Amino acid sequence: MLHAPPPLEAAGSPVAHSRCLLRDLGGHGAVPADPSALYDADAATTRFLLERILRESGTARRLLTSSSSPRSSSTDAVDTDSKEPEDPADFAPGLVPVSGRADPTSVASSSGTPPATALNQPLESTEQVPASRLSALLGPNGRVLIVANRLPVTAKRHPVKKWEYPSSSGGLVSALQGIKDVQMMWVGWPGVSVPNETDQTVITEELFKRRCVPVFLDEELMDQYYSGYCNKILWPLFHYLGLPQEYKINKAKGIKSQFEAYTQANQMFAETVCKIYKEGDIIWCHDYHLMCLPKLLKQYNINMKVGWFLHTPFPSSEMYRALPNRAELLEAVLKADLVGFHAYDYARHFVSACISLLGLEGDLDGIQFDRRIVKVDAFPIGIDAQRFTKALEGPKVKEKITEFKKLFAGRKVILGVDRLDMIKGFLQKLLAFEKFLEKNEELDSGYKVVLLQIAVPTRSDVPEYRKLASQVHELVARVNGRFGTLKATPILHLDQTVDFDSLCALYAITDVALITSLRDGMNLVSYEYVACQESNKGVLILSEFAGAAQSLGAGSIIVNPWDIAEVADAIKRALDMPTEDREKHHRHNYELVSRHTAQDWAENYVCDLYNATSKAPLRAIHTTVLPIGEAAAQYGQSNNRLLILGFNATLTGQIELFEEGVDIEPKLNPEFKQPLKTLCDNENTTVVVVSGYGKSILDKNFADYKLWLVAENGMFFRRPGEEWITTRYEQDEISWAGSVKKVFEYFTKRTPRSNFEQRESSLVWNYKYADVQFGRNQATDLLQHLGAYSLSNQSAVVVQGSRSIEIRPMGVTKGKAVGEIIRELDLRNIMATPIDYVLCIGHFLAKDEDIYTLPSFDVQPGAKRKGKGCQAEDCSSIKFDLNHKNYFSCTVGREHSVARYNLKGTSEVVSLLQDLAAAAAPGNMSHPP
Ligand SMILES: O=P(O)(O)OC[C@H]1O[C@H](O[C@H]2O[C@H](CO)[C@@H](O)[C@H](O)[C@H]2O)[C@H](O)[C@@H](O)[C@@H]1O
Ligand SMILES: O=c1ccn([C@@H]2O[C@H](COP(=O)(O)OP(=O)(O)O)[C@@H](O)[C@H]2O)c(=O)[nH]1
Repeated sequence: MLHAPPPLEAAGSPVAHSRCLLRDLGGHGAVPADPSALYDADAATTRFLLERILRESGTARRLLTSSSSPRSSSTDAVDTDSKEPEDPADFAPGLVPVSGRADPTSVASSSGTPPATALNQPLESTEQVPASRLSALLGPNGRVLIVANRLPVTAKRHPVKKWEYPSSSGGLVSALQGIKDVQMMWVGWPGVSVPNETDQTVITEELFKRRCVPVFLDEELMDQYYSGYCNKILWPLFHYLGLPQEYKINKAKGIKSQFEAYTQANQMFAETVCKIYKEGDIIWCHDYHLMCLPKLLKQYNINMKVGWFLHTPFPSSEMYRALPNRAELLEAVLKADLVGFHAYDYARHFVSACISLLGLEGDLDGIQFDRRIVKVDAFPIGIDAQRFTKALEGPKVKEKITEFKKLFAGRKVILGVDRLDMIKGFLQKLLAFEKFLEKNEELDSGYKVVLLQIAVPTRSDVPEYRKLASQVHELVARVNGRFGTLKATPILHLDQTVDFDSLCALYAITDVALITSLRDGMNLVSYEYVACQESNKGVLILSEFAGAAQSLGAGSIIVNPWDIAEVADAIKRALDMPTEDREKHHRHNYELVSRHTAQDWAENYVCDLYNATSKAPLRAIHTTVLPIGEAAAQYGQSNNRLLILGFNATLTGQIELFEEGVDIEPKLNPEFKQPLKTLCDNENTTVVVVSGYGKSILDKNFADYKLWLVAENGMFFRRPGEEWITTRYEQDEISWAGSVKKVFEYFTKRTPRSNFEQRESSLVWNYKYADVQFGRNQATDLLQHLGAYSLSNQSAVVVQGSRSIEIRPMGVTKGKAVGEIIRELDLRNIMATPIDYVLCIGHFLAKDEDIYTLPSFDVQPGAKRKGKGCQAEDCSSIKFDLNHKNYFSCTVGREHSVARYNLKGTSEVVSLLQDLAAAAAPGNMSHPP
């Protein structure tokens, strides 16, 4: 049996590494008699981390009571590895604190856990890993706790040693092992059920040396949680294969009981994390197995920095909504500080599921949930390409290359490397290859072309996987029987893992890699193949449904795996591709694969997570009711005021009912007329009305007022009594408008009481009068339609309101428009005396909430400061004299906002404006204009 990732117990293992540390420190003599002295000296919580894990899991009593020789501590102790040291001082090597860098002589860290480099760097390497952004951010003691269902090593029964610890398979493990220069600790399932407590103890101890902490789940729980809910429900659903028919499931193991097992398993993961958690740790939860984990961890400690990353696709919300526990899982994930995906499509689907199924507000900037803005983003994974390129230079791989070249001499080799999973499109691949052979019989294909398929065994406890295996075997036999010759068979199919050296050699010598995933979160095999093809320049055939197609598409032959004839033709094209084209394709892919590494991926993710949490207080939404009296009193006392007022749902009258054909144009609520007039006529007050509506609607409503107007969310503005001008210097390309309009028309027709509005620079589909649930469902569909049309156009953005979808030019926001107006005020000398009062109030969408923070309102009293977002030379004289007493940011009718204050609705705004007007009335003014 073979496996791919580097052997963890080889020279570079923590065990060997630590031995070297001891040697470099002067051998065993330099090690304190009490190995615990080597533990973390600073943090009591981790000082006896292993002991604590064992003690609290109730499995290690015997081990812990025998301090002198852990290995002999139990009579039925498991023989884990005959190479292991007998000396108790050597028992601790995995716990020896070493720095997060690759310097094997360094012992600086006090975290009590070995660094990732011990795992990832071969011991012989003396190369210094430069300090990464990550290590700089986390500091010497900062740790990342990786929580994933699968650990990077699997505990496996062994006939002699009883237990061995081979590397685990799969992209998640490969990718995370590519991360360097950060102290990582893994929490996960050890790959096997271990009912015996003594075995659990030994395994815990052994895994701990490899910086892994096991979560022991018994067989029944694994069956229901992993084989059941994870792999029979979530996995197929997330890969667009739908949910299984309930009648096929044994009632006791139905979706309900599987979900209970799922939550129970998540709870056990959470408990284990909490045992090893220490303040400052970053907790990175991985994948669909652990969707409840962010919530459980935050319940334990709200200050934990928790991220969640999904390695699979997140399906369209239409698919996802079939899941009985859909809302519960989304809400649990949203407790994380950062939610990450491999691709924007997946992130977008997630956001629209939150909007349509939970009724939340949000877009790709974040989702408003639980009085916070949860960040959602795409972080496409990469690989550690150097690990492959270096391996190719080593003697072992070179030897294998020679061996394989001999074996396949005279034949073109097409390579497939996949877990034997239905998402990988095995049957489609075999059918396409069969079709290729049919069409190209002149090749005497059985001899000249071979499909070498490594089918890595996976999830064989799930019946669907066993069924797939037999279907695959049947098809392989058919093709081989049909096209085989006495000299050779066209398909070489191995139900095995391959060791890392063999895998590299195969990647290097084969002519074509054939990846036919029906859906795949990313697909790292395609990256690894490219990394190994520097000299061969083999061709990559890649399914358009693999996340990797978005990055490697330009250098690959992209296929729809369901189109068997297309894939067959692609095989022929790949085999016949001229050298020049192969080189061009390869160059593109190689640059991407070597530049965009797993390290980058992890750094980007963890840095964003760190930032999301450190900025959390700023992002958190804590509005309080606007103190109208105070706002009015301050107004009365100030000399140069700026009032920024939203229009819709702030100054408008309430439109209660929508009837088809009835004019629903918004109108200024008559109660505002008087106070607004007074405020606008006050020469020490500048009033700006900001709206998403078009210019003509604003003109109609505000013709009688001396105020500034902003239309179409900042695309245009108008000085009092002057002409409209655009805030954009160049005419924006709105070529997307036509296709968006068609989609909007289509949905307007099919959604009773919805309407759409085409403005000069934007389009809005509004469903606030439609049936709530139906409207949301339609909105989800509409977003998908838009994805197929205009969203790929980089110059447009989708802005989702609670009951609307708007497409506007990129970079247009209300905040930016107000920035422009402030620049104008300055140019017109309206700010000769500093602005000493600002009220910014409106029912603004999250996208436009930049209006509350523009420009630098954090200036101290009396400070003179340039406005943000202005050209320095233009704005040199802009002055504000603002502080928290004279700056009022206020949302209207929204629960969540970054504004400081809130008012419930229009009638409160009427009172406010009346009070302001009265406060500035001649008799009431402390500073006459
Ligand atoms: O742990 P298993 O159940 O044996 O499955 C192995 C892994 O399969 C999935 O991998 C995904 O992650 C890759 C890296 O991000 C990605 O390239 C690939 O497209 C995905 O399928 C699964 O998501 C992991 O949790 C499993 O460990
Ligand atoms: O015998 C093997 C063959 C491959 N791989 C690795 O498994 C990973 C597969 O990741 P991918 O993203 O392609 O798909 P996943 O299996 O995670 O769905 C790659 O890193 C391969 O190097 C493995 O561990 N053992």
